[in-house]
Amino acid sequence: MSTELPIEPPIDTQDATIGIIGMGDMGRLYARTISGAGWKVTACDRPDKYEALKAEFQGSSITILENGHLVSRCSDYIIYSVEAENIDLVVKLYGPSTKMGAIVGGQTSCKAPEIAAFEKHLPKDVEIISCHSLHGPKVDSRGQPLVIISHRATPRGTALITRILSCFRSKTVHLSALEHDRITADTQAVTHAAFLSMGTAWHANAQFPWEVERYNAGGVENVKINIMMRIYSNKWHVYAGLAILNPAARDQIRAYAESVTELFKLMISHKKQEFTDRILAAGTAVFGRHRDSPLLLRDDILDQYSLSATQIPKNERRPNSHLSLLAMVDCWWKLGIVPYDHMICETPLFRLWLGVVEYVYRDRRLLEECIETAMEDHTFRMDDIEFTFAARGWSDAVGFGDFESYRKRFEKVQTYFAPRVAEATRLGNEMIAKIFEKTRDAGEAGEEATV
Ligand SMILES: NC(=O)C1=CN([C@@H]2O[C@H](COP(=O)(O)OP(=O)(O)OC[C@H]3O[C@@H](n4cnc5c(N)ncnc54)[C@H](OP(=O)(O)O)[C@@H]3O)[C@@H](O)[C@H]2O)C=CC1
Ligand SMILES: O=C(O)C(=O)Cc1ccc(O)cc1
Repeated sequence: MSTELPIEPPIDTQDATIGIIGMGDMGRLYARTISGAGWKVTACDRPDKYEALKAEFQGSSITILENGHLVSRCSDYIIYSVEAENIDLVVKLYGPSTKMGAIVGGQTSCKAPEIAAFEKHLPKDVEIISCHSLHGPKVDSRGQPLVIISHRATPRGTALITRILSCFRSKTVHLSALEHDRITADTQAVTHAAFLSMGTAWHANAQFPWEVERYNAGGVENVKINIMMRIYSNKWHVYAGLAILNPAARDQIRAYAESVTELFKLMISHKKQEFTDRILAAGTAVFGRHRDSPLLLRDDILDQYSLSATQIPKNERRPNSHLSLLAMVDCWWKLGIVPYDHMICETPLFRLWLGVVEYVYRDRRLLEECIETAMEDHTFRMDDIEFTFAARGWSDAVGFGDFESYRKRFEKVQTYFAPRVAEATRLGNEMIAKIFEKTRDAGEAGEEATV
């Protein structure tokens, strides 16, 4: 903690004003929820959006101001909710206008650059307490993790921010910026890399997977398709920022691409014993300790959320090699990661992803079916080769740190899937709401959650 902070910050906690800089999807969620809980809220976006925003929020209790200087001057807690790529520029611009003794935080998904910007540009009397809601703007925040990072803070400041953010009714997790970035590299960046690669591979093969008979296979396939669509319906900068700016993410995404490539090489060289030994060793390392705990997902619920026009009965479904999923466990094993330890920073997508991976690995018959298909059945080979190219391509895009080429890769696939996005989003929301309603019920009843 800095010695330059006042012992008692000059904030009347009953009367604090909360300022939001960046009124995009997350900024709006924060402004509406915090103001709905009775706090005074001021907000701005870029100056050229002032008139439109003012008209939109007229009659609400949120005061729209012209720019971040005006928000910073009058607010006791200022939250920067801008693109991660822009954080340094925006804090440099408005940080010096921060009200004396105020507290500043950010909502960006990777904390190293955000904290560096705060340390560099904020006056020394200002506290730094950041946050990160681990869900998208359209997900019910109740019960989802909300990380609070008291980086340069008094206990009183932390207590105030914890109180303000309690209106989200999320699960509060206190972490350092470093801990946050290491954990979310796994729960977010690598999870996204897997689904970005699926979308890229399906696009490369000119497929809408829900129209392809071999993907019309219920539970696990539904989750893969729905999450892929959900990611490609979002803004590219969210995924680019949290992957490119987080050094731990870059390393983990590279490890994932290596696992995909190595497993694929074993498949095409028919090294069945080596492949099987590797899959089983990885499975034991990752799931060994959790062998007897209840499964996170049950596919009878997931079967309902399909984009396909027809449903194939379970006993007629075609097995899949699930290379994306085998490589995930291989990568966790190689990196010494036990994903259950990262549930404190779970996102809805990570929980679903871990749920389907676990579902396959804890069913010996299903796992053997994957191994058998990977080795003997060539039906999925063209998908698996494209998936391998895609995983390496995404790893390169992140490793090179080039936002522009990331955007182009992302938008090419996004455009391809755009015609079905609205329907996929509706289905994905229903699926997530159903699953988390059950999770929340179980949590409130003090049980282990299973859906
Ligand atoms: N979307 C999600 O699921 C989640 C996102 N986050 C993080 O939250 C942050 C915001 O994300 P999200 O709301 O989705 O993104 P948006 O693109 O919807 O919002 C960012 C907003 O900040 C504005 N902005 C940029 N520069 C300035 C400036 N100088 N002054 C005022 N406003 C500015 C942007 O304007 P313009 O578009 O013109 O640049 C935009 O309206 C990101 O860092 C993201 O990583 C965290 C959790 C979940
Ligand atoms: O659940 C996910 O991984 C999402 O895609 C939504 C999301 C995106 C960025 C965040 O910082 C937090 C949540």
